[in-house]
Amino acid sequence: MPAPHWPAPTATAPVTATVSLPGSKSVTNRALLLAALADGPGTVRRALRSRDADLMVSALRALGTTLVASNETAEGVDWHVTPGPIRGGAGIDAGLAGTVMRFVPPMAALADGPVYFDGDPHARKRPMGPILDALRMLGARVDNDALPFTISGPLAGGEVTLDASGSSQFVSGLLLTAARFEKGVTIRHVGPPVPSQPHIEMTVQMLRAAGVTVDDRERDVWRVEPGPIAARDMTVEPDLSNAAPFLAAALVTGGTVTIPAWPVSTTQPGDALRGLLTTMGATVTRQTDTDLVLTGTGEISGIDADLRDVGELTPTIAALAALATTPSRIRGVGHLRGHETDRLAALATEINRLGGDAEETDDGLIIRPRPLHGGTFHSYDDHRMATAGAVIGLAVPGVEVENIATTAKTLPEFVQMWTAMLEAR
Ligand SMILES: O=C(O)C1=C[C@@H](OP(=O)(O)O)[C@@H](O)[C@H](O)C1
Ligand SMILES: C=C(OP(=O)(O)O)C(=O)O
Repeated sequence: MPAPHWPAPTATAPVTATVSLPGSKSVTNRALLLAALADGPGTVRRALRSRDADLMVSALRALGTTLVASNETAEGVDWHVTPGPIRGGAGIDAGLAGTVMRFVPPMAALADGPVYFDGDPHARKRPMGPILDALRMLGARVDNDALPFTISGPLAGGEVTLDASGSSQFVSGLLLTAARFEKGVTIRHVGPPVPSQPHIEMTVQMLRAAGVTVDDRERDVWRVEPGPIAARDMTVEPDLSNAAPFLAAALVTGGTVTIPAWPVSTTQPGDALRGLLTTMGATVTRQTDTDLVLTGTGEISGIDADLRDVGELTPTIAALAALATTPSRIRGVGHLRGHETDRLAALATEINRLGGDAEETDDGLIIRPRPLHGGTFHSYDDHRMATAGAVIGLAVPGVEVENIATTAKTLPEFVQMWTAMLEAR
């Protein structure tokens, strides 16, 4: 039986809360994979514990890596990672995790036998063609163009051209393992712009921190030299994309939300929230070196923004736009149709179901002010749709979010954290 819908709480007063966020999904899953490929045992501290992170842990174990947890708290876990020879014969469940379905196959192509990948029903629809073709060009055998597929080596590496306009993860996935390819890799992107550039910078920075030589001087070309990936002891930053709904709550209710340990410098796209939410009417300050404090007035301005680089912030920005007093236009995010669901269709449908005025464009959304009413907000197994429903529910009585449990993809404690935020004074 499906779980009952979650009655999204309506805020009865401005929120005043400090919200500590667990580790970044993107940093956690890169760090775990790099630790599994490293030249000795390493530690990933304050790693996220969530469905996507657990799927990465299981995938790496299936390929022969030893991962032992310690210090588990609400804010994360320390993983002690001991690499092993990469073992074939495994079956890997990617769930709905882009970071598992795009980052693990290049490592699997180095295994001593074939590796089978599958995932959730919708995962079979997420774009995989460009990275699987690239792996074929580099020497691997792959028997399908999407999940499910079996991949086997040997994979020597070399030069490859691909169209990564559908997902930056095609580039990141190849880059993360490339130092272990005999010839390294040169990747050349040809096509419309690659989205989510900060996520590629995150990959490059983390590789360099592990001693890998990466040349990214030429636009849309990346070269990774073959060589060891150094074992490290590193700490994962808080997930700034998951800060989005909580910061949005300050804007919607005219309250103040503080996020501790906001990095002073970061490649996480969530850092763009500072500018985006300021445009929508917030005041953002840093109280100490690390605390980010966002205050709203309760009145939200519409926004005209190209979110290509920070696409995963779109559901929160769209939810705010649906509550704004002036129209919004979100551009540059056609690739969101290949995310956990077609996010442009899902956002337009769900905002309109509550009486709103949202229109899909080729590469984004137009959202005009119109009073909303209660109703069901469907999540389409998409964690960020579910939290977008929660944001709208703060201002609109009677919003019920279907499958709030899907927030476990990156933030299993979402409901408790949301409730605590609303109860804090
Ligand atoms: O590399 C990563 O960790 C991610 C890259 C982005 O993917 P796309 O480039 O497919 O949008 C982002 O949306 C996703 O949530 C995480
Ligand atoms: C697009 C997202 O996830 P994934 O890593 O599965 O692509 C997301 O978290 O917004």
